[in-house]
Amino acid sequence: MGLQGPPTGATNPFHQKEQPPLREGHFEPRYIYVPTANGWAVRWRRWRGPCARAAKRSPTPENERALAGSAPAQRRSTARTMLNMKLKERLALALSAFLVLFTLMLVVDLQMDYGISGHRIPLHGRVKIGDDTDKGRSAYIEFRKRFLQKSNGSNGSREYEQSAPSETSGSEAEPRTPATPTDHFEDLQRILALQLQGKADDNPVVVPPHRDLNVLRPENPTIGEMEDLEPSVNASNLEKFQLKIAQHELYEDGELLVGAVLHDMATAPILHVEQKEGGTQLKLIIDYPNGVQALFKPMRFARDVQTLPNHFYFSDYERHNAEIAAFHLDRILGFRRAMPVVGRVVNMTTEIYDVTEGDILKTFFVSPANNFCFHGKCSYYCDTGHAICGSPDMLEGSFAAFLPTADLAERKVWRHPWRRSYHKRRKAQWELQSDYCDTVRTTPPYDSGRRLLDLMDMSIFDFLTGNMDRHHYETFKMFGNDTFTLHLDQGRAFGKAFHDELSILAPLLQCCLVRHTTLAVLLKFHNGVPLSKVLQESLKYDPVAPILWEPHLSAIDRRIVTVLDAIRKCIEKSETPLQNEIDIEVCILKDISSKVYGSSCDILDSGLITDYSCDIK
Ligand SMILES: Nc1ncnc2c1ncn2[C@@H]1O[C@H](COP(=O)(O)OP(=O)(O)OP(=O)(O)O)[C@@H](O)[C@H]1O
Ligand SMILES: [Mn+2]
Repeated sequence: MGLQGPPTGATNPFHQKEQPPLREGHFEPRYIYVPTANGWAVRWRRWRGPCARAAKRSPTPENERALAGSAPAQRRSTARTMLNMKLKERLALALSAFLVLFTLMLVVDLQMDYGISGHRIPLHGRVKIGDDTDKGRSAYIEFRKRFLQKSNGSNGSREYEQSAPSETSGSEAEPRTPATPTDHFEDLQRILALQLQGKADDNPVVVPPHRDLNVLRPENPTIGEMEDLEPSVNASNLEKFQLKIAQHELYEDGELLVGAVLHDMATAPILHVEQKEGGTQLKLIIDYPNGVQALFKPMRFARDVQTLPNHFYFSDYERHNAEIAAFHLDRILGFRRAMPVVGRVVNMTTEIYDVTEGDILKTFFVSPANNFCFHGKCSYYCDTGHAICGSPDMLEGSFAAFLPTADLAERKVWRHPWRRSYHKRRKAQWELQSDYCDTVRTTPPYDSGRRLLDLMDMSIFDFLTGNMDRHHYETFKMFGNDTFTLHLDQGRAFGKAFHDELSILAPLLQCCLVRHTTLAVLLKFHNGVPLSKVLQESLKYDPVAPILWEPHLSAIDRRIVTVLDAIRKCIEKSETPLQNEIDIEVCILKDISSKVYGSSCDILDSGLITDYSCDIK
């Protein structure tokens, strides 16, 4: 079959692909268009040039004659000898050909094992970085080893690329762990162990507990203590919770009020609903009895619908399940900087329409599919084309416990130093300035206290969830600058399960700084029960479970490795100061990307961290 084009006018996704001219006798993979029942399909075929084809043909009188003119006489006699050979001789010849091929295959296989350098690489266990002069080389071998293992091993997530958007995952499915041997990051563990013994205090990357205000907490007053307020006898669980919010965390580890607040929001009767002003997408303020309030974000689509490829992070829809999952993750990681969030299914008629008033009422309608819908008023997606619809009038959403009102605890809103430009062409300063962190480090409140470390935590947290929407962050004013940063607004997290957005790690990569405690938590999950498992277990108890599509869960385990790699690279770079002109974060990014993602990660070589993205191939 020859190389054919599709019939004129046929719709073919590949029709624009230009095919280079063929060179005679050259073996090249080519597309060929194959007519099928449904039209034209594309298949990969190896194209054989005319010489190859001719060589394969068995001799016929015609081509014998043709050969006579061009091929040497010796070739003709060889062919005749072959034909005249006895069966035994032919068998012997075939056996020796097989042996030669087998040996060749063995050699190729060994080369894969040894890597291109010829050094033997153990397939299990971590490769030790050699002496300083060999550092780059050994590191390269290690990346290559990882790459080979990645491509040989199975990437658990891959098959989901094909899954239909409407298909929901069974979250009961076990999150897959990579089939490759695990790097336990013993080097990082060693640093942690030394720091616990009071050594390695001066590590420029890992901040030991005794220099971390989040651990030291010389003072940790609560809002109640600051305001001299005690919860009244009939105070709601939320009020009690709010009064217990402290300078260094929203709630204590194991705080029982968290469960109580979640339960109230999931079950208490909804008395009143109104649209929350501000923000880009529709949110409702829910009033329950006893002054309890929650921030409602509606479900827009199934768990496995991912960010549209042409959507920028700032025009992506919010996901109610991302808010739920992020709260659990924040708690599991020990940050405790996100307000409790729970899922609930509401009756749109009795629990929203009947208990609301004002302009929002005018946006309710019945869709052609007979579902009850509304769109509210906001700056994105608040129109008939992007309405929120029930099924037919039952609607799922996330309910976030309300923060204390400004009367009780005013909040300060800060522009995030690593905020994105929120413009489709413009770049932010941190994307253009390679020593951006030096500027941040010397600017209050990032020059002292816990703030910069909190941003490092936030960067890790956001990278794990894939949240690119961190434009501002908030703190409680009464605690001054030495207080935790709230993890508010995770609505745009968990949008891309097969894409790891390294730029979210820019704060960590540019500053090369991390809390000892945060590193310890990451290592604990990486080397112990995987974070995805613990998260899945925790999410099971939500009323609208399953909360996360399985590929998002496996993405978290995969991304932990990337963060640990980043920290390792930071430490390596700090031990070997680079020549002045090299951009540290670009080096780190390149190393990490080649290590974790193989060659599928594109990073521009411009010397600035502008364009980089990693897709799981
Ligand atoms: N749990 C909460 N309780 C009270 N107020 C909240 C809560 N969560 C968020 N807010 C406030 O509501 C504002 C908007 O919330 P959020 O950022 O989640 O919405 P958004 O539509 O995603 O906003 P944006 O489009 O600006 O990202 C926040 O800046 C915050 O001040
Ligand atoms: Mn948002």
